[in-house]
Amino acid sequence: MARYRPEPPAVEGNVPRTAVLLANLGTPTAPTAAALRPYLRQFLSDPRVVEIPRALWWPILNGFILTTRPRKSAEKYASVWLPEGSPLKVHTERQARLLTGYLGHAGLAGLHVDWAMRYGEPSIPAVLERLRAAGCTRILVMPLYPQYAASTTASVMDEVAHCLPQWRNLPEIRYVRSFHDDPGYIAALARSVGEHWVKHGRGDKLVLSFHGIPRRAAELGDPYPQECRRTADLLAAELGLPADQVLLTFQSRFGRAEWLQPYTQPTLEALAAKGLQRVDVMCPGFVADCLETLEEIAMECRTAFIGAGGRQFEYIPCLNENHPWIDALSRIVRAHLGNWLEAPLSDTPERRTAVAATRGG
Ligand SMILES: C=CC1=C(C)c2cc3[nH]c(cc4nc(cc5[nH]c(cc1n2)c(C)c5CCC(=O)O)C(CCC(=O)O)=C4C)c(C)c3C=C
Ligand SMILES: [Fe+2]
Ligand SMILES: [Fe+2]
Repeated sequence: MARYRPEPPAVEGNVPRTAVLLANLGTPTAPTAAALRPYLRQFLSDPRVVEIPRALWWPILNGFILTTRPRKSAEKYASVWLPEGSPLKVHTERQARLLTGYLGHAGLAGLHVDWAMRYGEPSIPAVLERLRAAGCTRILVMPLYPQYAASTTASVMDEVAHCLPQWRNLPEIRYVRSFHDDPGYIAALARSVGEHWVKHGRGDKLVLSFHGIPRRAAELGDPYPQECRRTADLLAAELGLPADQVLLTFQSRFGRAEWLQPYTQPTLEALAAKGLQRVDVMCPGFVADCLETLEEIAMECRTAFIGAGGRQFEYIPCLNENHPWIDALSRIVRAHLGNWLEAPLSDTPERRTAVAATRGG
């Protein structure tokens, strides 16, 4: 048996073909325990996500977590499910479609833009195979996580690397490692907060809640908390907010170990208990609304804040399909494509389309 998959026929003139692959975390196919089980199994078997030795972890995962969590998580997913499916999938798919259009307007109509999920479907191996079959020889991979974390960004990179041993004619690959301080991303966040304030008035404090990671991962050198801090500081500066009006917190703790602090929900409860009437909460670490924002923050944390004596809880949605964000995404992509778009590539299909477009063709 051949070790490598057969290559597609060479593209005319051997010109490179360029693709952009957006990658997000992944989500179950249905809000049911049956759909949650394989999704959680794949997710929680990733050694980037759970760094406990396998011999200790397998019995906990198979004996306890996969027998109890799927049902509980399915109920939560059911509370946020959209007619078209899981919010994370719906927004990621729309973002990819919009990005195709924005890149087209920038003269890059021939670029392949696709999206994949690290866990579940459409999988990274399946989408990379599609790009390979389409003759793509240059691939820009953009994990849709603004802040780098080993458990998310590096895991996408691992999965891409894992696919390559099956290719004979290897593609050039570039990554967007993180965009936590990208001016377009920060401006899009600020715009979203500003528009929310215009419509709903302004809270006494703005809580910026990021997904947590285990404290130990940060101690071992994961730059994630520093990148979250930088995003929060840049956003506060862009909004002209004094430091005492903005709080950075971490949500979605998993397991018994200590995670990054302060935790979101106890912070909100403490603010309410101290007499804070109204709070605005935003999750800048997620570019698409998902279970962790719509259920944990907009539902659970709201209930906790009101239950502790708060009056008004305003959840500011993720960037989703907002124009300033898709514009920033398109700029980040173009900046990373860099010299792949330059003159020596003048004969690429995408270039030919662009040239035809500028000639009114
Ligand atoms: C935004 C960055 C994220 C980091 C960092 C992250 C780390 C991380 N997550 C878990 C465990 C779970 N996360 C779950 C859902 C989930 N996590 C992220 C993002 C980050 N996770 C997203 C976007 C989602 C939502 C997916 C969706 O379908 O909407 C879940 C599954 C849901 C549940 O059962 O609670 C788990 C489990 C760990 C352990 C971890 C870092 C070590
Ligand atoms: Fe997570
Ligand atoms: Fe959660």
